[in-house]
This record gives sequence, structure tokens and C-alpha cells, in this order.
Amino acid sequence: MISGTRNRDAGSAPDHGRPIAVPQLAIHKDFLTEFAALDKPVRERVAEVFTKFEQATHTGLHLEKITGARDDRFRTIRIDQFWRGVVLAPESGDTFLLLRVLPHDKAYEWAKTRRVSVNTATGRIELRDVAAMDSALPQLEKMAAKAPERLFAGVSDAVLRKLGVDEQTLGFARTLTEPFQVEAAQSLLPPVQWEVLYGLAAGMSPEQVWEELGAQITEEVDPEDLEAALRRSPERVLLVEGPAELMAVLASPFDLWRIYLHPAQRSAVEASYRGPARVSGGPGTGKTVVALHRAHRLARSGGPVLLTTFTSTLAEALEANLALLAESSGDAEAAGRVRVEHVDRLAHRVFREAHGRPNLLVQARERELWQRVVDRLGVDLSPAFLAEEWRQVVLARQVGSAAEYLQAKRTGRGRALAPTKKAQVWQAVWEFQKELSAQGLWTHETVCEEAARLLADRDDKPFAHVVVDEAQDLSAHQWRLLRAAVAEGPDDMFVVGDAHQRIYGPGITLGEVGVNVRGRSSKLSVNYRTTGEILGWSLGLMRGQAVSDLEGELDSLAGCRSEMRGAEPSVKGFATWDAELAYLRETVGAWIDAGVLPSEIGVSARSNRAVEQAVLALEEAGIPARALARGTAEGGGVAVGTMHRMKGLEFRCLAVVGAGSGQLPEPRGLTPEEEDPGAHSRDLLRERSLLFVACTRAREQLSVSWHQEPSPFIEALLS
Ligand SMILES: Nc1ncnc2c1ncn2[C@@H]1O[C@H](COP(=O)(O)OP(=O)(O)OP(=O)(O)O)[C@@H](O)[C@H]1O
Repeated sequence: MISGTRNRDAGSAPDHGRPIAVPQLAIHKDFLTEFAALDKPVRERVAEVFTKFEQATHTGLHLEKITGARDDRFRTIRIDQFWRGVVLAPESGDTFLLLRVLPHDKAYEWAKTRRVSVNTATGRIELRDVAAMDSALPQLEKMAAKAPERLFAGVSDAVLRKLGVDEQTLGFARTLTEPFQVEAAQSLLPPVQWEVLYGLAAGMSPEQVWEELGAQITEEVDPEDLEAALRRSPERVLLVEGPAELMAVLASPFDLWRIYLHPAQRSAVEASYRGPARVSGGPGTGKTVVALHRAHRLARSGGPVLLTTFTSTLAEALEANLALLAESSGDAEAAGRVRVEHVDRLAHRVFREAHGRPNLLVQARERELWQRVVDRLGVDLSPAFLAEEWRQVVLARQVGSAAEYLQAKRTGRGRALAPTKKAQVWQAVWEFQKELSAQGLWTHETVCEEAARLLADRDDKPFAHVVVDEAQDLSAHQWRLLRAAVAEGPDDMFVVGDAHQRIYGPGITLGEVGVNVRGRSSKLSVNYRTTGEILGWSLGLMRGQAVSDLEGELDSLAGCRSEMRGAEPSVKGFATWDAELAYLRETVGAWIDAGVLPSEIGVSARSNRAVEQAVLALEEAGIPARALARGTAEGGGVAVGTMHRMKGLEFRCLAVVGAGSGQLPEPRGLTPEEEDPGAHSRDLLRERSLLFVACTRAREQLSVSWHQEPSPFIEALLS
């Protein structure tokens, strides 16, 4: 930025001909979402006006002062005959903040009632509707007069101020008497100040609230220094460096991640690590974005890089996004040094190169084989139990003999087995494995193990760096494959994931598979996808659950937050499935009527059958819909998919249907408690995580419904 002469207009006449410095444009991120919805000619005019805005050295700026504004730094700028931009002009410095583009009258109306301020605890900018806050006060005062006690009576003004609560919010807070009033005020108050009050009302100490803010800054905050505040507010504000960047931002307003990273994301992308590193974070905090940038950056400085994930659909999405990133950065050559491949595909490729195509054992045949072994040995063990024991203990821990099996840890396998039982299990496993090798049969797991062995024997590793997305779902043999695909050394492995979203696999610790990330872990906490309302509700689904992270520690989603605001999720039960489907048609129809494109809408259910029925129900109402199946993440119409298929996707509006007690947890997805209590509770957690994953795919609107009784996962949130 070129700083220089102060550039401030006065009076309602436009400024012309004054000597001014080159202004820098900052854009409020909410505007970008809004921008995408404007008609094309308006979008083009906006781009034209603000490109010139940046070059306004000689012409001066056509900024109109707003009479009667609550914040006298607000100005409007003419877009065309009907449309106006609302801009915040600083009292000092040259950074202008573009807040909205609205039709003329609405722009003035909006600008008159809003105020921008600097939060004294975080040093970041805040935007509020001053008039709405003021008009809520008289009623609150009236209610408070009758109440025996005020909600924050035990917290002094000084403490509230230290936590960044300013005069207007303080006045508001002092009228509150009940915690529900704080909840109701969410859309009124500046988000961070609301979080402070919400935390205190929920019984947190001021110290805990301070900790949760997680944004304390060491420098003194000058509430008048808007320029410094804008620089400290990367979650809310994008500082645009020149017209080319402005054009890039406006060309793909939903793809900001390509050019802008939050400092916490950037430092994970750019750091040099002495060995494997890990980034965790709640849903929508940009872990995939970080993985993409990291892979691209590593490829720029050499490569080859493997960018991998759990499923083929996710790998396709990574590949498409990597291409976008390469396009924005103008470095397609580096992207060419990144191989995007899901982990099973890598395993099969390595296997095939050495042995040709494997003869794969299909699931039904596997069951038959186990049954045959059980019958032959006459043991009292179920084929399902043996199959799990083989995968989760024998294969996962690379158990090669009866003696090793007797000693092997069986974490997560529930009931302990007596040594005589263990001997029977081992006998069955041994027979099963003998059968596999006699018939030349492979499973995905054994293919992966063999591929890992082949790579471990190679001195010339195929990759210099491995970057893993959705790491929480990978199993032990997949980790061993990845470990073997890259030599140990600086920046060898970079893994991102969220243990709360684990919906496959038993959950292993990285240490067990030779990936040591100790001391090289970081966490992202700002959600860029979802409104605070949707995120808050969804986090409630996981509250109180003990979830282990990839290092075996208790994972926490505390501090995961969104600064976007929107409608509360709609959460509703119905008597019958038909009534629920009718509600789905109505909800989706209303979203479309409000201007949301069918392709921006998602519907999710637990089972394939419910997905099919939801597709039919929408089609009957003339709403284009498609069932998400392998490789069909893109396309027109409302996307309807199982909760498993929702992973990695996102929608402006999302309806989760069939969230009833008979469907969620899916009874067939649970190991019976009496058979294995450990596996049972793990299955339950996985079912809960499925709902969590589904709900956190919504960007702006979330509807959750069921028929008959609600799922127990939701029930706790209804009281
Ligand atoms: N720095 C950023 N600026 C703008 N948008 C961002 C940024 N980082 C992430 N996003 C957006 O936030 C959304 C979520 O990002 P991403 O998918 O990387 O999150 P995630 O942590 O991998 O999510 P999940 O674990 O829920 O799948 C995406 O729409 C992405 O474009």
C-alpha cells in the first residue's frame, strides 16, 4: 500500500480534484457472498467502479456523505443509476472498506443504521446495527424492572470492558435477566461481544472467556485506528492489493481461499517441519484448503508430491481445486508435480505394477469363507467377529504368529478374550489366511499391505512429500503405505483431519504407524463455511463426547467459531415419513423461490433407500434432483446423498431428513452391545459423527427433520 496524504471527503458534495494518495480497498467478506448473487451487469459495473477506485489518484473519489448516519465515516459510491456501494472512509490512513452494494434507497437506509467499531480485546473490526440494538432496549428495560436480579450482576463493568464489551453492548447487557435473552440477541450484537456474553451466561469464568477469545493481542488497541484494525481482521476483511487482485477476487467470490489465507492457515502452509506435521480443526476451518496450498507449495520447491485422501470422490474434488489454485497462482507446472490419488488407488497401482491385477475377495465371498472356517473348526465364534478381529487386530497390528496374537493389544475390541478363546481365534485366522493364499485371493487391506511392503523395500521412493486430507479415516495399513511412499526427513508428511468427523475405520494413533508428529501439530479454529448459528447447533451434537485425536489425546472443538451470521437451523419432527417428505418439498421449494439455485441445495439421509425416496419426492414436486453416487458430485439439480456421501461437500442450503430414532443410529450399523461393548460405543460415536458431518455441510440454511421420535443424538438438543 502507498500511504500518504489523508483522503477524507467532507460535506455531501463529491470530492474532486484534491491531491490524494492511492487508496487501498478492503472488502468485507459478507459483501463477496452477496456480490455473487447480483445480476451480471451490476457485477460488471461494481468491478469497473472499484478498479477505478484503486486508480483514483488523479480523478479523486466520488464518495457521498450520508446525512443522519450513525457512523459519520460511512459514504456511498455510485455504481449506476440504481445501485450504490456503501464504503467506510477512514479518518486517518487510506484504506477504504467496501461493505455492501445495494439499490439506492436500501443502501442509504442500511448505512444510516450501522456502525463500525474496533473491539478493544481483539483489536478487530466489528459491524453492528446500532438502531436495532437501541430499539430493543426499552422492552428489555421494562422486563428487567420486574426481575429480581440482572444476569450479569456478578460481573463488573471493568471486567466486561476488558473482554472487549463496549459502551453500547454494556448498556444492553445490563438489561438482561435470563440466559435465553443472550441467545436471542445473537443477530443483534457484534459477534465477538455476543460470544463473551454467551460464555459468561453459560457459567464460564471471565478467565475462561478470555482464553476462548483466543485473539488477545500484545499491542495496545487504538479504537480509532481503523487501518490497524482492518489488518487485524483477516476473518472479516480482505485487503486487496491492486486492480488485478480485485478482478481475481470478484471473478470468483466463492473461491477466496485460492488467494487469501488466514494467518494460522498460512503459517501451516509455509512452515518448514523437521518431520511429519499435523493440522487439525473443526469442520469448515479450511483444512482441505491448507492441504491444497501445502501440496502446491511443496511442488513449487521440488516435488514430486502425493496429495491423497480417503475416497475417489474426494480425490476428484482435490484435483479440480488444485487446478483452480494453479490457475490463480499462474504456476501450472508446479501443480503438474502433484499426483492426486486416493489411498486405495495408490495401493492398487503399486500392487499392479509388481504383480498384475489382484484377484479380489468380495464381501459376500469373504463371509462364506469365514463361515466355512468356523464350521470346519466347530468353534463358537461369529464370522462377523472374526472378520473384524482379523482386520482390526491381526492386520492392523501386523500380527504374524500365535504368540504375537496372544500379546497383541486389542484396543477398541471390547470384551477381553480368555487365552483359550484367543487360541481358537488364531486358529481360525490362520486357516482363513491359508485359504486366501491357496486361492490367490486378496482384499483391499492385503493389497495395501503388500503395496506398503513393496514401497518399504524401495530406496527410490516415489514421492518427496506426502500430503493427506481427511486423515482421521485412514486405517493402519493405509498409513503404512503412505509412510513407505516417502523417505523420512524434513517435510515428509503433512496430515490434516478432524477426529470428530471420523466416520470410517476404527481410529488409530499416528505413532502406532510410524508417523511421529509430536511437537509439530497446529489447530485451525475459524470456520469459513457455516454461519455461527448452524455451527453452534452442530457442535452441540458432539458436546460431551470423548473423541481421541490422531495422537491419542482427547480432541476438543472448543474455540471452533464462525463470524458469519444467519438463520437458526430449523429442527422439526413429523408423524409420518410422508409428512416429512412433504415438508422437505416445501422447504426446498421455498429456498428456490428465494433465489437459491437447485444445484446449491443438498439433501442428506442416513440410508440409500431414504435418499431414493427423497429424490422421488422432489421430482414429483417438479424440483430437479439427483442422487449423489460415485463421481457425481457436480451437476445440476438438488443433490441428494447419504450422510457418508456428504463428506467434503458443501451447500448453501441443506436439509437433513430421516433423523429419527429408528434411522439414526442405523440399527444395522451397530455392533450389538452384548457382543462387543467397545465396538458398540465406537459405532454409536461414528453414527453421531455422520450426522455432525452432514449438518456441517450447510453454508447458510440448515433444516433437520425426522418422523416419529427424534434420534437420541438430537433429543438432547431439543430440551
Ligand atoms: N482463507 C479462506 N478464505 C476464504 N474462504 C476459505 C478460507 N479457507 C477456507 N475457506 C472456505 O471455507 C470452506 C471450508 O474449507 P475446507 O473445505 O478447506 O474446510 P475443512 O476444514 O477441510 O472442512 P471439513 O473438515 O468440514 O470438510 C470452503 O468453502 C473454503 O473455500
